[in-house]
This record gives sequence, C-alpha cells and structure tokens, in this order.
Amino acid sequence: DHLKIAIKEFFLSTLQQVSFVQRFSDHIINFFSPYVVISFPEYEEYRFNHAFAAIDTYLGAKAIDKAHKLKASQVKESKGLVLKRDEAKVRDVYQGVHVWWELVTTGTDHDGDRTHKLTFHRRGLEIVTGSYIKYVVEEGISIEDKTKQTKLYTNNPSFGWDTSGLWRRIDFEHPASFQTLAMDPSKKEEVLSDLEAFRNGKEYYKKIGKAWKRGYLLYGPPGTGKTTMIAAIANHLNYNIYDLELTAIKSNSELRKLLTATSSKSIIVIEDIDCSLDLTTGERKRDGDDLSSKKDSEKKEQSESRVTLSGLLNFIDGIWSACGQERIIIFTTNHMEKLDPALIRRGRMDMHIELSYCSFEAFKVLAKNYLDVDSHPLFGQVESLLKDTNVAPADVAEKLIAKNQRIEVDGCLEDLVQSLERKMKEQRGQDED
Ligand SMILES: Nc1ncnc2c1ncn2[C@@H]1O[C@H](COP(=O)(O)OP(=O)(O)OP(=O)(O)O)[C@@H](O)[C@H]1O
Repeated sequence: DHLKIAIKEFFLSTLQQVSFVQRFSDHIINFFSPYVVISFPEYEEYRFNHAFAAIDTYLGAKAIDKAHKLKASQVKESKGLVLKRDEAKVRDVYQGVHVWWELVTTGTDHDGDRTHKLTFHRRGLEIVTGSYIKYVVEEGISIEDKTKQTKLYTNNPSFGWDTSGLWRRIDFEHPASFQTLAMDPSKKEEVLSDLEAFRNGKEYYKKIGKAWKRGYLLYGPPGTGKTTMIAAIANHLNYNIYDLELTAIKSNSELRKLLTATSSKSIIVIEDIDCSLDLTTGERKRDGDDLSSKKDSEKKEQSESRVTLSGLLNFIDGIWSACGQERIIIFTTNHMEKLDPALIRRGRMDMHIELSYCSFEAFKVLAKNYLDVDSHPLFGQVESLLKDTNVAPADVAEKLIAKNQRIEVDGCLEDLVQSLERKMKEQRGQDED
C-alpha cells in the first residue's frame, strides 16, 4: 500500500510539474512567437458580430478552384447554384502578407460557439489591421448582397428550427413580390420608392445624424395582404426577417438581448401588435391571466418581469438606434384605433400603410396572378360589384385559385361574381339592421 501511495504521489507531482512546464513554455512561446492571432467570435455577449458573417462569406467564396471540399446550395429557384468553400482552414495572401484563417467551434456541433481565428506574422501587423481586415469584411458584405439566402428568424420556442443563439431560423422562401401584390398602384409606387430611398440612404442618414432605420405600420382588415407585403419587402430588399413573438418574451431586458442579436439588413416584425401588448397599461397580455384578481405586490412583480410599452418604445428608439444599421421595423394591426399614439407617432413609425379591401385595380393584379388574364367580359360586372362590397383580397384570391383545379377562367369568374353578389346583399342587410 505504501508503495502504491508513493507511486501515485510521484505521478501526481510529475503531472503537475509537466503541466506547469507546459504552461510556462506556452507563455515563453507566446512571448517570443513571431505570430499574432486575432479572433472574431460569432457572438459577443449575445451581440451578433457582423464581422464574423462577412468573414465567413469571404472565406466561403475564396479560391474555390483550389478547394478540396465544397458546399453546394441553390439559394432560390430563380438563382443559380452557389458553391462555397467548406474547409475549416484557409490560406490567403494580401499585399505580400501570408495569413491563415481557421474556424474553431467550441461546444456541441450544432449549438457551438464559432470563432474565426486569423494568424499572421508580426511583420504584417500594419497591413493586416490597417487594411486587410477592412478589405475582407467589405468583400464579404458585397458577396453576401449578391448571393444571400434570406432567412426567417423567430424567438418563438415552440418552433424547433435550427437555432442560432436566441433566435431560431429557417430559409425564407416566400414567393410574394410587389408585382404580384394586389393594391392600389399609386400606393404601391409610394412604398417602393420609400424603400429604395431607404436602401440607398446610407450617406443621407449619416449626414443628418440619424440611425439608418425605418418603421412601417401596416394596418387594415384581415386578409388584405399585410403579411404578404412583409414578404414582398423582404424579397425586394433581400433582407432577413426577424418575426418577434412578444408573448414569448419575459422581460424588457430579454427584448433588448434579442434585438442586439439581430443582424443588419433585416426587418423586425411584430404582427398583430394590438393583441400582444396591452397598450393602456403598457403590460403584455397573457392568455388566461386575470390581473384584477391578483394582489398588488404580485401585480407589480409580474409587470416588472414583462414587456411593457416603454420597453417596446425603447426597443424602437433607444438602443435600437445605437446598434446595427439598415433595420426596418414593421408592426401590423387590424385595429389601428387601439394603438397607443406614442407607439405609432411619425418618427417611430415613419410610414403608415393602409391595406384595404379589394379594389378593381387590385383585382386585376390577382386575375393576372391566378388566371393569367388581363381582361374578360365579366370584368365590368366585377368592377361594379367591388365598388359596393367590402371584400378582402384573400377572399377574392380564394375564388381564383380554383383555376388550379382545372376549372376554366369563365367558371372561376362566374363563381366570383356570384359570391360578390351574395356578399353585397349580406352587407346591405347588415347596414339596414
Ligand atoms: N393584397 C394582396 N395581394 C396578393 N395576395 C393577397 C393580398 N391579400 C391577401 N392575399 C392572399 O391572401 C392570403 C392571406 O393574406 P395575408 O396573410 O397577407 O393577409 P393579412 O392582412 O396579413 O391577414 P391577417 O390580418 O389575418 O394576418 C395570402 O396568402 C395571399 O395569397
């Protein structure tokens, strides 16, 4: 037994010495090493590191012809196949300086923290920090703009998609476009030119000293195309969508964390804002909760741990202005009148866009989308019926979809006319009541 203990102690002390020597030699090597390492983690304290994404894209596109491992993807049906370098280590040369990139992942494969590590000789320090990194990030951003697959993120825990920090994400494949969006053509033009001005507004926002962001409020009855318009905006600008589910957020600080984890060139959406926030008290509503039956202290505790109106205003104006750029925030509502004026005042929500019942102009777009016709003898009848009937584009679209079931154009339009006539009678009846 004594012998056993002596051997154990001997090995333990030897091991300690070895690890001490190891640590000491690491210090010496680091001290004298001619190499410098710069790390670019994907997230820093939940904040998304924009440089990481740009570097990732740059390295993915770098010297594909020399790569041994490639990843192929078709980001959109309309776009070609995109090949990406799929190697953890990449070498690069810039103005005579040799650098090595390595992608290091810690933790589990799926949720691990990823970091790009850049190693180079100390001699190249000035070139690397002075211009190379800037070059890589700018190149990455411009490649990303051309080939980007738009993503849809949500903070809703019930969706079990691919996670990336606080958000869950999937590829965004909605086919909506402004061309197929049925709305008044002049309103459509107005929205499109506002988006263009925003997209090209970098210098303008800098000049006036305002954060590069814009808020849109989409309002109108159900089925008038609010969600469709968000998809059309995302496709038009090629921005990611962050679908923010307020009811899944426990506090204002969680809301801030989510915000700082969003990337630039993105649209943050809160749908049906009137349903997720009680705007009279500023407390978030929760199904089945009856606050009036709770004691005061409990009420206070609860309201402190929830998203409040002021938390939401801060989200739009406060920190939001300070982090990231090129952000669009969109609220949708079916009940404009229920919203607190503070939330929707111009400056916060820069443009209020009404999506209204189907006009004849909007119908013509739907007829083109679904039936591929520009005119038809029944159009006159549809036009006069639409003038007197409040019907959502979604209901009109539903009638026209029948074409897919091999019902001919005439049959579809006759069906639509009949349903519009029924609807008109119903609405007249209600008015008389
Ligand atoms: N303006 C429109 N242009 C083209 N299609 C439309 C339009 N409005 C509705 N649709 C069709 O109706 C469906 C439902 O519309 P959408 O979800 O965009 O309406 P919404 O206003 O967001 O409704 P809700 O308020 O109920 O969320 C869409 O999938 C689309 O096919």
